[in-house]
Amino acid sequence: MAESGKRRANHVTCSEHEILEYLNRTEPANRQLCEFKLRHPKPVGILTTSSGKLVELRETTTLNSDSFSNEYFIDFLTHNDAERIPERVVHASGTGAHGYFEVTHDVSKYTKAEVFNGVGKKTRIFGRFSNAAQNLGGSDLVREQKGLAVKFYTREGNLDLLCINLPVFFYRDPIEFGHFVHSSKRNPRTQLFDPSLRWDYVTKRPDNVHGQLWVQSDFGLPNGYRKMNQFPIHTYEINNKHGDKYYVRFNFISNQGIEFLSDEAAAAIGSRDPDYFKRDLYNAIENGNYPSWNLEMDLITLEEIKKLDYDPFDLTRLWKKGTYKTIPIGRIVFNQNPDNQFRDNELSAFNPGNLVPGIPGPMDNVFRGRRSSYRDTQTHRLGINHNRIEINKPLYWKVYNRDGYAPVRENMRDAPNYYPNSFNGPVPYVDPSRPNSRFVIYEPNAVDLEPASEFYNDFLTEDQRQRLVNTTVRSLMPVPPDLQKRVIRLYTLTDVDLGTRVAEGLKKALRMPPPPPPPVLRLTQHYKKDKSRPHHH
Ligand code: HEM
Repeated sequence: MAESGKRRANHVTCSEHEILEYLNRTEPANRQLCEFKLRHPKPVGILTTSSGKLVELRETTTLNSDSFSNEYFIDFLTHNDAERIPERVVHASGTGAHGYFEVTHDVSKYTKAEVFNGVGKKTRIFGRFSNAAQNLGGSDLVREQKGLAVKFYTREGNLDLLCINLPVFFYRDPIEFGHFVHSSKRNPRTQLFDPSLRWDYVTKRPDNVHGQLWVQSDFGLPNGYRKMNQFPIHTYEINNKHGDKYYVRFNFISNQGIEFLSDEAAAAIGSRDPDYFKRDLYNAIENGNYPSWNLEMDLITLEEIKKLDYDPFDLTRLWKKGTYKTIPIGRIVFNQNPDNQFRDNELSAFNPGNLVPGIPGPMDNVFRGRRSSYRDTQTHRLGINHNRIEINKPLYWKVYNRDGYAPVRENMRDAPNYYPNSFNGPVPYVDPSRPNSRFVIYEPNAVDLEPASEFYNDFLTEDQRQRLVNTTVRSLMPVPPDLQKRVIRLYTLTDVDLGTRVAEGLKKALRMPPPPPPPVLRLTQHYKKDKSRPHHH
């Protein structure tokens, strides 16, 4: 009697009406499991172990049985132990989406890259949106640069454009990367985000000031991944089929408009939904409200670039107005959520060195550092065969690389494994239009604070300037006084108004009484003592 009562309790069902009402009312992210069930009215199959042995019902519990003879138990337990792989050293927290790129304007005059040529041509893409300093699972509602990495699966190989939502970068020397990252992430003792690290680093490496101002401004906290522009920043060399060279900065311009969150709004959203950015993107795509960005390039010719009065390869500065023209190329559209985020998002490997003919790419030192860093970290994170993983697979490849940890795919079967050979292994092609020389860039070591001052004075509105001062003051509050003084001195050198306002704001904020502690609920009864009902004979 009790048995069948329990069984009935487990099989509570809703009326079709109740389910439909729920599906209509709730957002796509909440409907996911119901929708799976609607697509699969019956279980998707008989359960197996990882080696394919069918699992019998009594193997789904170990109680009163020889658990170590239960292959299903051992298989599941040990696989679970090994589920995690290293998270990305930066941009660990993110989400992926599939889509396409469509050419809208003919740019064959400037680049022969086939992916950008032929109006109307579509190329499959995979994009990954991310937060720069958060660990995997970190909150989206945090002031820091946001990334978008786009992989174009072109007929000439994968083209990866890795972007952040700021048009300038923090430094020009790749040796800064690890130090910059350490200073932006958690303090190794307290495990907390610690603004002292960051401000100390900025004052020791003032090339970071311009990027830091962008982060502390409205741009450091967009209202979700759809509402921001994205920039690969570096100056790329491109060339056409005659070998003529041009210099470009690519821009992805959001068709959803640009919106920001104040610190207060972000705190309110973050307290109920730390995954707000991921949820917003997922729901938009499921609702058929496909987010898109126009891809354009700011372009300078070879003749023009030699005459500029500023360094166009410097990542820490914008190109000056009037020195370039902007040329539209096409648009990216994200129209499909991955059905498995680990497989597509976590295993994706973007490398700015993945370029195609017609886009030989940037020559600056940061880019050269990046060419080795991404490959190296992905070998650590995913293994030497990361380009054989499904999401990273180019449309075509023929290599002399062999072996290594799986996946190896067909491992080039029995083809010759050395080059050159006389037995018809893969051979290189000849490109007569490829330019045979490139600029060698001389990169000065001096720090130029002028672009930062221009950003503060000419780019930002008065409201935006005030909010930048406020977020800076907020982040300087917990920092030691000598460091606060160093920041104020550096900011005053950048711009007197900026330095003065931060100093005054900080003085005022430090005089304010600390906020009252939040109300808590106190326990009134003992919970160690056994509170269960007394046993009656
Ligand atoms: C010295 C300079 C830099 C170095 C050494 C560097 C290194 C790295 C590394 C090691 C990763 C993790 C990659 C992975 O685990 O797959 C990464 C991710 C990323 N980087 Fe950089 N980075 C640099 C500069 C930049 C710049 C200038 C940008 C943007 C313009 C950028 C954008 C990104 C993005 C968007 C990701 C996330 C990629 C993804 O979603 O998988 N990085 N970077």
